[in-house]
Amino acid sequence: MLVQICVTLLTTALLVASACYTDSPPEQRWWAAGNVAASVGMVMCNLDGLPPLANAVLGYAVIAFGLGLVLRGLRVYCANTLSWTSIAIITGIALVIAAYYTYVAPSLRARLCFSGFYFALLNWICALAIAQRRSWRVSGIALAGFVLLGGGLFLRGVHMATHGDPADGASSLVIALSALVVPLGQIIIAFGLILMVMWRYAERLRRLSTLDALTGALNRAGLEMQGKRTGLRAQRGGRSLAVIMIDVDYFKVINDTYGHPVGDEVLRHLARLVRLELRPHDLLARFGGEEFVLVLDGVDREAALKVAERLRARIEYEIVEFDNLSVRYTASMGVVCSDQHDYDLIRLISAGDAAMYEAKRAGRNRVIAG
Ligand SMILES: Nc1nc2c(ncn2[C@@H]2O[C@H](COP(=O)(O)OP(=O)(O)OP(=O)(O)O)[C@@H](O)[C@H]2O)c(=O)[nH]1
Repeated sequence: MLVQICVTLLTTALLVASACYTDSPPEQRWWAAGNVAASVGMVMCNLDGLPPLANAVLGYAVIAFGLGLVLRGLRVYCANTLSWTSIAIITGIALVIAAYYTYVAPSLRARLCFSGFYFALLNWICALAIAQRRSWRVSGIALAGFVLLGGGLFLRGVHMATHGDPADGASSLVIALSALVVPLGQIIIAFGLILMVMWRYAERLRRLSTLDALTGALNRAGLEMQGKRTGLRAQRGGRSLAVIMIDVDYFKVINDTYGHPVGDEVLRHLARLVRLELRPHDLLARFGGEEFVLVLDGVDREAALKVAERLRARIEYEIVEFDNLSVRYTASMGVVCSDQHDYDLIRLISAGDAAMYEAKRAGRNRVIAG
């Protein structure tokens, strides 16, 4: 039991320290708070000299409350929540049953048996909450930890149910196994939860560094990274690769006439429209101020020209509504394909740019093939 208390305090310290970062996500704080509560509860249950109310009743309720908070954190992580009523019910069940076996029908065996099964169940519910997300690579470790910890506690419950006297537990193989599995499960859970948060941070960083904040399209760094991959994939598969450069016409006039927020909305609108035309593996990047790049895998020159013409017509037809203003805009486009050039994305983009500027010179609101 001493080992388990030490491991609980250690994993709690780890989770609390990781949640101290000012911008830590709420789920991380729920996990830390839940572990603090569970640690306090565990110490209360095992501290000699405390009155039975704290030792045998409140201790269990505080552990259950802690597990409720951990479950809430997991639900928040999965873009869900767990109401305070549910947490109160989780806590209340532990409180009532522990009080029953302490005051109404006093039985240490029954109390330990209940706590083993009940806390096992709560840990398996936590595992289930993670499993619903189905991202095993990210949350598989924490899930395994909850299953393991639940298993260890369940074994403890089984032992108490089948062996009358808790005192002869030390000799039991079941108890020895659970003494190993429970702290191991706690350690795995702590590392698993921290790993889940790390993945989130990494994903957030990746998005920040590769996506344009205004339009959600790829930025230059994102285009460089993903464009290279798309080009290589097309080349290896023997498919043609098309690039469409899109530039809003007279964008400066839109900004000067309606203001920058309207200009921003035009850019967002254009990105939304283009995205509607994209297949999952196509790329859209914001190349400069009002210039976008579309990279299409497996699309030849004729098909790319058709896509560009369809887009141009749609842009010309659409109206951007913003702050009681209705704004129309057009775009010029340059289309190039690996059939005429090669698969080098930088060369394709500069050839597409040249074709796009030709479209500008030819009067704008048109598509020209390079
Ligand atoms: N609202 C807004 N404006 C931007 C943004 N980035 C660049 N711009 C503006 O876009 C304008 C681009 O102007 P120009 O390069 O002259 O292009 P244009 O007016 O579209 O002219 P043509 O391309 O020749 O039709 C500049 O006034 C920039 O300040 C942005 O993120 N938001």
